[in-house]
Amino acid sequence: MARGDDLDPLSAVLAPPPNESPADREGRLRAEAEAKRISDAIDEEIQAQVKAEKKGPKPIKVLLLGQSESGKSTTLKNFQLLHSQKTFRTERSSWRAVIFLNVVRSIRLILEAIADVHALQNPPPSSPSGRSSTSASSSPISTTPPDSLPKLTSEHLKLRMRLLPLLQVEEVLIRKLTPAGSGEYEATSLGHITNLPAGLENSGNNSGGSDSGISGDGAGGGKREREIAVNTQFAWKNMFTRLMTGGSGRDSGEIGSWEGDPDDPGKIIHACGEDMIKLWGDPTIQSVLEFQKIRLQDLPGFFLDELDRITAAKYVPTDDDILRARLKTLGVSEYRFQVKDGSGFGSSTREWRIYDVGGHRSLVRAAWAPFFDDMNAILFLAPISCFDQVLEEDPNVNRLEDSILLWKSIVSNPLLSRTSLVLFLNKIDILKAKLASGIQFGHYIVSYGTRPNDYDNTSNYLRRKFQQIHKEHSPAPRTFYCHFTTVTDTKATSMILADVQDTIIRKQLQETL
Ligand SMILES: Nc1nc2c(ncn2[C@@H]2O[C@H](COP(=O)(O)OP(=O)(O)OP(=O)(O)O)[C@@H](O)[C@H]2O)c(=O)[nH]1
Ligand SMILES: [Mg+2]
Repeated sequence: MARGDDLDPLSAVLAPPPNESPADREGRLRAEAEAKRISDAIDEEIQAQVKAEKKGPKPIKVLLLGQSESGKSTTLKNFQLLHSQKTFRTERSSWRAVIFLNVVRSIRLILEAIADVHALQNPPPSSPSGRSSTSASSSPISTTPPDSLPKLTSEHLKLRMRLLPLLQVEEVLIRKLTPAGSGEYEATSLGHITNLPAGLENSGNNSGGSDSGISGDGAGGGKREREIAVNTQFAWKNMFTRLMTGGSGRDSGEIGSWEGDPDDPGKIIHACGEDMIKLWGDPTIQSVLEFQKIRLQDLPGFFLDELDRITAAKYVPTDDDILRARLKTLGVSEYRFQVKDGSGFGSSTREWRIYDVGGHRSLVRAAWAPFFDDMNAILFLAPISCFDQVLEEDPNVNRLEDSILLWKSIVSNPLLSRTSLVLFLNKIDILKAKLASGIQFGHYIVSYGTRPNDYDNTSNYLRRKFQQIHKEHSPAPRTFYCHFTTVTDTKATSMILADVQDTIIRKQLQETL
């Protein structure tokens, strides 16, 4: 066998020359070492490439845009439900706290309305006109004849007293969400809580004359209301989990961990359950709200029709509850999902990064722009049910008009000329309900004229409006992707999101070919 080595042509070539001098040998070894260094570097590069390929292709980036309350965070929750169910479910107990906050807020508004009406029923002696000194002179209360005042009894006032502890629950929850001095949150905002039909409101504002052809009815004039907003950088979910686990910090996310916790706000909610149900079901209280032009059922985070279930001792939010819970976003957050490449693109997974931003006007333009550069797609939400509402942040601006102008600014932005734009005309469930209740679309959307006040006509009218802007203002021709959505409906939304994912992947593939 030893002879075979001698016969190996490779060994013969690589063998040092028989009469090699020490200097030649040194030179040869140096050259061999250099060749090895180069070879190792090449190997390393190849290894790095293999590793990168294993990691998969570049992530798909999607930015959620739209005005405040358009449904961006709710759309994100749908993504979580589809692709990150475990996280979604472990956060259930944190959403329980937000739902309590939403319930208590609605109850507080009722208690305040009772106090206002009670003050009108019992005017101070110095106010013979029957107007309360506590009610603002511009309030609709002062302009309504006193004999139309609902008649509150001592039972109503007792009920109100019994429910006052709920205000402490609200304070505790708010403190947890927005710890004083952290500077990472904005606890309050002012906003209107009523939608008065045009003509009834006392402001009479009308921005009108915009190129969107939509009038800015000054609907509103009701109470101004603070809304909790949470900075996405602040770990509010951990705060609630800590609250739930009695300060142990154990991030179990299990509802069971609330049990036996003296700080559990669910205890007071449960104890006040019957009284809350009584309050909301009372016809006089309903007329108090009507008198004050307060429609709680139109506010995001409305749960009073389900108090039975929500005030139960062991209440666990359903997926639907979580989707309907309202917590305003401040700042920008990134969420990562591993998404299967379906629809004939193989069975590999791809990382998707979804960016949720706060849509409040003061935050919008400045915070969104840095993200424009690198996005595969923008999912733009326009809540088309808001045709009769004004902006919380500027009561002179009709919400639908604001959405249209925002759409126009995104469509025409040259930085986004190669970005896919997907439009969700959202909250169609509320649009249908409003039209069915007789609210006249054409009354607010002047350019709609006297066309039929039904869902098909109004929704298609708006679709065409958005499409026209897309066509006229895009820097270069691009496809118009549009869906009518109710993003609180998880089943319908999951199908739409699958379609959107498919569209984005196809577009991305086309570009890389
Ligand atoms: N009925 C109904 N409610 C919806 C729909 N979409 C969103 N909502 C509710 O509207 C409220 C506002 O939705 P969000 O997703 O918080 O809105 P946002 O765009 O993230 O708002 P900001 O964080 O303020 O920018 C929530 O209570 C949602 O449950 C819808 O299609 N139908
Ligand atoms: Mg949000």
